[in-house]
Amino acid sequence: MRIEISGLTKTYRGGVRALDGLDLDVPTGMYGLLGSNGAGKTTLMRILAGLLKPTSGTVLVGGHDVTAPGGRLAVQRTLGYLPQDLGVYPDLTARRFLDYIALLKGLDSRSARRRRIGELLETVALTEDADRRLGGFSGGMLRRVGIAQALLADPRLLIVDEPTTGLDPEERIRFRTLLSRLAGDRTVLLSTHIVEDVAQTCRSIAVLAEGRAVFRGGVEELVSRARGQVWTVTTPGPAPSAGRIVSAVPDGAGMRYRVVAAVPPDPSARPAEPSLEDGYLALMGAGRPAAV
Ligand SMILES: Nc1ncnc2c1ncn2[C@@H]1O[C@H](COP(=O)(O)OP(=O)(O)OP(=O)(O)O)[C@@H](O)[C@H]1O
Repeated sequence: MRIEISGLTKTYRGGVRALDGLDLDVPTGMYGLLGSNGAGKTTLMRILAGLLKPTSGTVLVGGHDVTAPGGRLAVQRTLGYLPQDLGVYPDLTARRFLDYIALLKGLDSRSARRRRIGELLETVALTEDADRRLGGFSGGMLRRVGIAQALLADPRLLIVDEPTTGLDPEERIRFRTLLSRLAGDRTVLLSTHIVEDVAQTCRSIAVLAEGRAVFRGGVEELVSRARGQVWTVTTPGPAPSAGRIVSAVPDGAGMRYRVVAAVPPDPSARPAEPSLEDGYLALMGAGRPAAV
């Protein structure tokens, strides 16, 4: 399911312009939306989910205009949304919670609900914990319950906002593998500020900054932005002062720094292979990147 966004602007009461003429085309499959805090990602997700009205611009999801009442209903029927802060009832079990949400979504048949919830618990690997209270669930398990509720109506479009924040490494990997699997036959829009999650799951991405797209394209294309600009410097002395330090690891009597800089940050600097994080830093480090 394709998403076509053009000239999208959202100005909140009080004057904050969270989206500033955003143009974006999202194809089927897994698509990453990267951006620092406050870039406008959540605002975009909420507009796509029909929860927030844009100030201007158009948003078509599968050809339906989410800003028109009829279009919004059509999109909401084909969309699953996992917000950053999904509230759950701690006293309900996972199964009861999903049953409650399914009822709210209009799945009236008890047997159909039971079957669907059983399938989803299997999908998110929570069958064994289905009858435990949510209050005792870990962050990763709650996120998986969140995905299960978003999938209840078998949506063609799944929107997930910062889903791995606060998860331990094992849960993060498990969660993003689940998302990749779900993207096999639907569009999954993954919004995050964790570059590694995008690097491991998406082929296409957009980078938002101050409400505008400053990059749209393939992951490899963003990686290549940093080619020739990534260096390692091993020194017992002070840290290199030029460029942006990506990491600092103790090495022998000194430190080994990884630096993104347009020119060698030190005479001893050695070139290194760029990663997506380097590409992101090279993009964001180039002053105020221009909208694309
Ligand atoms: N309800 C609101 N009223 C006023 N300003 C808001 C509101 N919601 C968000 N903003 C502002 O809009 C801008 C974009 O916020 P948004 O939450 O969309 O960014 P984000 O990229 O999702 O950031 P984060 O990663 O921190 O969630 C920020 O400056 C934020 O403070």
